[in-house]
Amino acid sequence: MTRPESPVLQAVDLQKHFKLRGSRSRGVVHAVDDVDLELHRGRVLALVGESGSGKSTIARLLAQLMPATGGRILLHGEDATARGRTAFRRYVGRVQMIFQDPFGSLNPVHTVRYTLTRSIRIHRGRRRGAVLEEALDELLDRVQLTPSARYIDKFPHELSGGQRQRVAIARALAADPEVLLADEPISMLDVSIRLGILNLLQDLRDRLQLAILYITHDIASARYFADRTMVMYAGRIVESGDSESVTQDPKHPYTQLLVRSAPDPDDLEARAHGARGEAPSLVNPPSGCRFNPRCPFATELCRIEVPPLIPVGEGREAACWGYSDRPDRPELGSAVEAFARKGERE
Ligand SMILES: Nc1ncnc2c1ncn2[C@@H]1O[C@H](COP(=O)(O)OP(=O)(O)OP(=O)(O)O)[C@@H](O)[C@H]1O
Repeated sequence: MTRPESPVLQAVDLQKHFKLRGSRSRGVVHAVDDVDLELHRGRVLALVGESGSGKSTIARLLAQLMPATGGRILLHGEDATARGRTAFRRYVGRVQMIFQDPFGSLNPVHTVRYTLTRSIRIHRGRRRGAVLEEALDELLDRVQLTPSARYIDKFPHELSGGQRQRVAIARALAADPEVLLADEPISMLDVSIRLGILNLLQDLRDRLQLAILYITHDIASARYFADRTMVMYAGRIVESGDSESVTQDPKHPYTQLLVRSAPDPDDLEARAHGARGEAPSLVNPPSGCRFNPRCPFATELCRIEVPPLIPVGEGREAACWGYSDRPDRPELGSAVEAFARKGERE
């Protein structure tokens, strides 16, 4: 067996608690708790979950746009916490982020040439003349905006949403990064052009061997695009595994609800909110498994103790007591499996 390559970027026990503003109490929002994840060269990891589950917070922590409350971020196995501007700039050269709204993330008063030149100069040093033109040409070519002359002097408002997102990706590539953190990169785009952007990211994964974190509401797109998928619920990872297995044979009751409530490929919001009931408060999250108030199988143990991630197949884990072999476990696993099979038949 070949040894799996060591991760490029890794989060260990990551935690983010936001202090509640204006409250005199010591209330905090438990946005992210105990998250471990690994990003590998030439691989896409999808992070899936409904709105407010903490996905963007993880991306922002990994981009070091804000400090974590706990845990560590490792780049090639070494602590990557950037202390000071120089270290942060070096880190950003390795780890780049793409945002949901390409219109908001591109400055409307600057042309594509200005935006890309700035990024090239920040990350690669001063370039001018023919060398700069060649670099600009190459970046636009990588994101399939060709011929480059057609796009280089345009302002963001003169481009379509998809073209703007391609420029945002080109700006990230100007740093020659190893990691791309893509926070819902297609959710604001017209349905007809979403696939084109995912195909482009796939091409960059393969050609440049980028490690990509793909954040999405849309579990179906995770199956199409990501090698592995992690499902997040209320600040915790509840399931992970290869994308095909997680989406076709979900183990955690939350993933099962997410998959079953995704009938309409165009309606991402309906999918995101499809699971029955309300997402819990993250100020006072439910004790035990955070999904227990919505879970049809919850037992006393689920209400008391947080389930660990339990192996549920090759390279797969689910944080559900139903799969534990504790002597006091509720006989949940088989019920959960039966529920998944019932879902398939419906
Ligand atoms: N700066 C902040 N201050 C206080 N609470 C915050 C802050 N940023 C995020 N939160 C809270 O943390 C939780 C997780 O938010 P986050 O944006 O990471 O979720 P998400 O899964 O990315 O949702 P969406 O898909 O809607 O972006 C939410 O309850 C949110 O209200």
